[in-house]
Amino acid sequence: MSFSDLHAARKTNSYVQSSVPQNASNSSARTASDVGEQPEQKPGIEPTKIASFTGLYKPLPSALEIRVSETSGRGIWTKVHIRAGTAILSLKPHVAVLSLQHLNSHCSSCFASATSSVLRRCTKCHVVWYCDGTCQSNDWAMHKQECEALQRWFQAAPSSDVAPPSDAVRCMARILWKRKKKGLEDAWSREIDNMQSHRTSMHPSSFETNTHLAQALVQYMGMSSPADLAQFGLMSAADLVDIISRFTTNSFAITDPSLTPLGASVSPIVALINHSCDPNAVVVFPRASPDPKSQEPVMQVVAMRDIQPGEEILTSYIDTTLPKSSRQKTLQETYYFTCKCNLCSGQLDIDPREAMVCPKNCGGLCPLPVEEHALVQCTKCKAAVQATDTVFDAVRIGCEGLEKASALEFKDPVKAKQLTTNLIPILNRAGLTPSAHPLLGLTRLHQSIMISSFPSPLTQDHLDETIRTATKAITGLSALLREGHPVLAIAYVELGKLSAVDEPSPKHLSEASETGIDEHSQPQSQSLASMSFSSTYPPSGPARLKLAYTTLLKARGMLKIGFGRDSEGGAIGKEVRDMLVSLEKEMSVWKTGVKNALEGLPQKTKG
Ligand SMILES: C[S@@+](CC[C@H](N)C(=O)[O-])C[C@H]1O[C@@H](n2cnc3c(N)ncnc32)[C@H](O)[C@@H]1O
Repeated sequence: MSFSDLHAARKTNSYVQSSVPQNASNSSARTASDVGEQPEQKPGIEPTKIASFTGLYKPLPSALEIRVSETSGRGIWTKVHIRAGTAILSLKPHVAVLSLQHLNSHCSSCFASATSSVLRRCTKCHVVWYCDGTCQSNDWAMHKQECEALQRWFQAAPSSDVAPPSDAVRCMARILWKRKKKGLEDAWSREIDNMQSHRTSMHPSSFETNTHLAQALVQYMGMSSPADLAQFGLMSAADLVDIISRFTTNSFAITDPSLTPLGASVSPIVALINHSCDPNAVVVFPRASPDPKSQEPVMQVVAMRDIQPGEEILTSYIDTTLPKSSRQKTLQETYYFTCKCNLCSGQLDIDPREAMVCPKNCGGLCPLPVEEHALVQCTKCKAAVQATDTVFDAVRIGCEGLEKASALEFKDPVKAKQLTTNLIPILNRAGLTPSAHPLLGLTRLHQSIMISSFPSPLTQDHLDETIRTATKAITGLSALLREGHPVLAIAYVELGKLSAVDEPSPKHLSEASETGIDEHSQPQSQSLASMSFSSTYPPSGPARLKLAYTTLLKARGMLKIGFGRDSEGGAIGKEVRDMLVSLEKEMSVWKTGVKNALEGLPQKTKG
């Protein structure tokens, strides 16, 4: 069904009936009466109709239902109360592929990283790698045609250094091969065909990309005539564009447990979930299966807060730390809608993504001045921002620099670090809050560059600066993301791990009495934000261990929400649990050492 058909059908309330393929062989295919039931509507909330798709979406638990609304089409609603940290959905995507840079570092079947096992390469195509024979045979049904296509791709290549096709092309090809094998009437294929396509409303700006994708797909799959397309159920070029549009609108980045993107995946059930910039759920891959080889990669939709019966499950398709204008641009360009969530409809007094501190330092905040709204004042003491041009320039230079530095992060990390090092103080001086764009983006990038450029041997200055940067990133993220958001949880894990790194030249050796472990020396109520601006931060010795411990403890609580309570935060939750145990031991050794020293007893050494 094309988008205009879909739109028209929504208007006539016949969407559910007509979204079941007309030629569906299933004689029990429901009719329009399936949509008849009206859920109870709360005032001010858009009306929805309950929809049923016979034979489709079988893994959808009965506590959830698909409803259709005028503005956002189908979506998933809950009939029951869902607690924060509950895995609402847990399933294997229909298809998943690794992106080019991860093909030789991760298993193409279970997506485990090479660090957990030594990978073996497919001896025919030389492109995909597997943990072992079990993973290879688990993937064989999918890889069989792919292997031939990859070999053909390299044979036809003008030179030997041609890369395999992109993850998008390999993912779509896997969809088409499996769809052909299953048959067009099979539920698997119908779920793919029911995913929303925006073919008829595509922006001219995306024509070129889509044409390239179509050409690469046709070439890779060895299709050279309309008859070749027809064997995959593609009766026209429009059908080909539909596949591409469905992929772009409905695919998910597959990530490792610490949220590093690994590739692309498609799950038609998860793709039923609509977007909000203030979501109540999140899509993660926690890697918590008891039998990873046969079960992973498992995609989970986890509730980030308690969700009430009758609420829609909403995830975010984009980076919600960005300001409204960039969010709206991406949503419009890639997903063809204008978001009207709480954040986008301007219900906030002040958006921490676009905020600066009061010029009089009264503790209040001012909105960042923008061209159309250059006169801004503190929302608390009403002091006006005078140096608007300076702020303007700092933000502009910062945005350009962030774009440049992101592009250089792996190509030229030294240059990228120079940019982040120079730009962060400019934005700080201009008064931006740690959560404001582009300061937060630059801080997070700086942290990532600092970690990947750890010198050997590591220096105290480098480690301390990385810890300060990680702390500022958490301060910024905490103003934007709810407790338990996986991004915030991972930021805490990173800070905890950094604080637990052995100090190259610990300050405490000369200041032992000030830094001994004292339960009251670092009040729990003292925020990381206030500590990070103190000249003695990060602490050294036992106090640093304590920082690592409390940070990882906090991370653990958050991981149990963002990556699921039942799996105790997935693979990273387990890693953090183990780290906490070894830190507890280390801290008790320190405590004994300090106590013995104070009592004049012989000291036991650390470790
Ligand atoms: C992944 S699909 C979500 C399921 C989709 N509603 C359907 O009927 O198949 C993404 C598409 O849903 C629509 N959508 C998602 N969230 C929306 C929102 N908050 N407001 C309006 N439309 C939305 C947009 O058309 C978007 O391209």
